[in-house]
Amino acid sequence: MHALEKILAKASGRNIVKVGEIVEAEVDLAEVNDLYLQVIRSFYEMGGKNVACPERVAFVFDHYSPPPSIKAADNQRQMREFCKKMGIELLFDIGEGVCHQLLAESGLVGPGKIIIETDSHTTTLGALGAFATGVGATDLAIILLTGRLWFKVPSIVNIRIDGSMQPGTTAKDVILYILGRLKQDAAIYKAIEFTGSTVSSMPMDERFVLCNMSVEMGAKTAYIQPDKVTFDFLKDIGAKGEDFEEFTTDKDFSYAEAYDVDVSGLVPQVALPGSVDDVCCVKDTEGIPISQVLIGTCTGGRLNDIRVAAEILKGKHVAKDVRCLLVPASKKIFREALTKGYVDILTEAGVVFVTPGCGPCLGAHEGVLAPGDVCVSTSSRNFPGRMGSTEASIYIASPATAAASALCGRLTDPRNVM
Ligand SMILES: CC(C)[C@H](C(=O)O)[C@@H](O)C(=O)O
Ligand code: SF4
Repeated sequence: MHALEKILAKASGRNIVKVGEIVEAEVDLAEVNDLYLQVIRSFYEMGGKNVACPERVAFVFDHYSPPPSIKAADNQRQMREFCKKMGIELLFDIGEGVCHQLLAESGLVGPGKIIIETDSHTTTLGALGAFATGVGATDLAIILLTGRLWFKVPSIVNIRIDGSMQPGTTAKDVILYILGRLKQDAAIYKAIEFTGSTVSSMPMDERFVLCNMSVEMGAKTAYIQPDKVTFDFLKDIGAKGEDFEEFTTDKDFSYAEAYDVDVSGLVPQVALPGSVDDVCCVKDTEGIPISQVLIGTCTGGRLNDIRVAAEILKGKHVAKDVRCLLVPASKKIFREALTKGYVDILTEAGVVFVTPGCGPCLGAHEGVLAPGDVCVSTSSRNFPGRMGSTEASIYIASPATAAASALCGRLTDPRNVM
């Protein structure tokens, strides 16, 4: 069996599970974001009186944070009331950050846990050795009622990544390259495990990026086997190690599919407007003028990303007629960036900081795009209308490419400014 199958087996009280089977398993942590008031409605529609395990439930206000409309504000008001009534103490109110980053920082997510959120990018948390996936309102309401959920055991794809990365090339370039090769329908309802020497040498901030964008290939979940990097991360955030159980994959386990990726020759990549799997080298798009840059989101708003941007923009200034927004993935990250001086460097360079959270990532507020805007974004999606006008173009790239492009006012390979 694979480690992920062992996690499902243990949580469903079985010795073995098979691909395609439906099992019912205990959920260790369920999260609801501020777009999902429907979870509460469904809970009551299904006869809910009390939440089964309130200590295993979190609410996060991140998509509309602070609320840009009366409706969004009222949704959050109703969610606060529900949490109070049900004894749910894990309420991350406005300004705390994006759900996936907050749960990663909470110390509640780690090896062997089953983590469910009302968000497709929950796959991010597979980087910590958990079985983590996103669901809709009805399934999340079932967890509130019972503490459990049904799962169809996914087949498992192995993407093995080897080779040392060239300067200016990051995990975002790796996952974009993979997406460009395998395409958006490569892993529908499958689990992706990332292995290989490149992954083992990646810091946790980079591993989150690989797992985060697995869902752009349709993945049900993503996974990286826990190792020293994982346990050092958990120790640094004060997680109690005894809460976790590391499962390992049997030596004779055979993957449904396996791909080998050699990144030693990889150069910075970019997804062209309209589809996140229409990928090419940044150097082939150089010179395209831009009007906005977004550095942030649950894909590219961590301390490592802000550090890279600060290194590129230090002592320089964002190009004329370009707006560069920085949305930290959490308040903790923002405060660390403050302490390290990155905020000072970047504000001096003309970067506009936005409340930790989702910001303009899904076109809600805090920097939505006008018709004709051309934006380089470190986020994960660029379909028409994603960040505002359907007549705006969004290039998906790494924080290094985004900062280099903000500096030059056009799509720029970061190696040219490093
Ligand atoms: C929550 C939901 C509206 C959506 C998701 O599930 O991913 C959002 O976070 C996104 O990035 O499009
Ligand atoms: S930052 Fe963007 S991709 Fe991540 S959860 Fe928020 S809206 Fe979704």
